[in-house]
Amino acid sequence: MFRDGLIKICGISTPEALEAALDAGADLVGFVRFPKSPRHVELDRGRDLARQARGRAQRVVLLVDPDDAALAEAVEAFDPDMIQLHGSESPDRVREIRDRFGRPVLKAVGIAEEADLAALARYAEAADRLLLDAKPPRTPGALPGGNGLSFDWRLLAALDPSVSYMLSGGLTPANVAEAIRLTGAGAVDVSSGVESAPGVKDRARIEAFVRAARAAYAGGRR
Ligand SMILES: O=C(O)c1ccccc1N[C@@H]1O[C@H](COP(=O)(O)O)[C@@H](O)[C@H]1O
Repeated sequence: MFRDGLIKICGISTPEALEAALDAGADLVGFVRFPKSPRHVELDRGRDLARQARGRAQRVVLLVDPDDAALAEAVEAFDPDMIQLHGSESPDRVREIRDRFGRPVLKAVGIAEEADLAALARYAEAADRLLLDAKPPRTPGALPGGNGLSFDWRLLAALDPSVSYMLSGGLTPANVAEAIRLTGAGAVDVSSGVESAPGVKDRARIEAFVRAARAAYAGGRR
C-alpha cells in the first residue's frame, strides 16, 4: 500500500469525477467527510462511490477531529483502505483510531516553518503515513485543508529521510513535477489543483496532473 510513486486525487464527490481519476490512473482516491467543505460526501453517495472504486484504486476517507461515531459510520459506508485524519488529532488519538478501526491511518500535519518538523517523529510512530500540507489560513471559517496553498518545500531538506510522507497543499499540474524533484516525495496528493471551481473536479486537469507526476517519478530526483 505504501510503495513509492503514488498519486492521490482527493475531494472526489461525483461518479464522473471518480471515473476521471480512475481512468487517469490515480492510485488513491479520497472522499471528504466534513460538512463545511464543498467536497463533503454524504454516506449514501459514499457507499456508491466506494463501490465504484473498489479494486481500481485505494479508497481514502478524510475526516477532521472525528469522534468514534463519525468514524464508525464513515468506515461502514466507505469501507476505506485508509483513514485520513486532517484535524488536530494528537499522536495518541491517531494510534487509538488506528487500533480501534483496524485501518491504516494517513495523518495530515501542517508545515509552515522548520520548527514544525519536530512534531513529525511522534506522528510517524502513530500513523502509517504522514501527509504534509500547508497550514490553513487564520481567517475565520477557513477549511482545515483543500485551500490550494503550498508551503515552502525546501523546508523538507531538514526532514529525517526515513520519514515516509505524502506531499500535499497547493499542488497543480503545473508545479507537481517540480515538487517531486525538489523534495523526493514518494507520494503526492491534490484536491483544489485539479478543479475548475471549488468542489468541481476537471477531467483534463486530473489527467494533466497524473501525467506530470508520473513523468517526474520516472525522471527521479534532481
Ligand atoms: O478538500 C477539502 O475540502 C478539505 C476539507 C477539510 C480538510 C482537508 C481537505 N482537503 C485536503 O487538503 C489537502 C490539500 O488540498 P489542496 O490540494 O491544497 O486543495 C488534500 O489532502 C485535500 O484532500
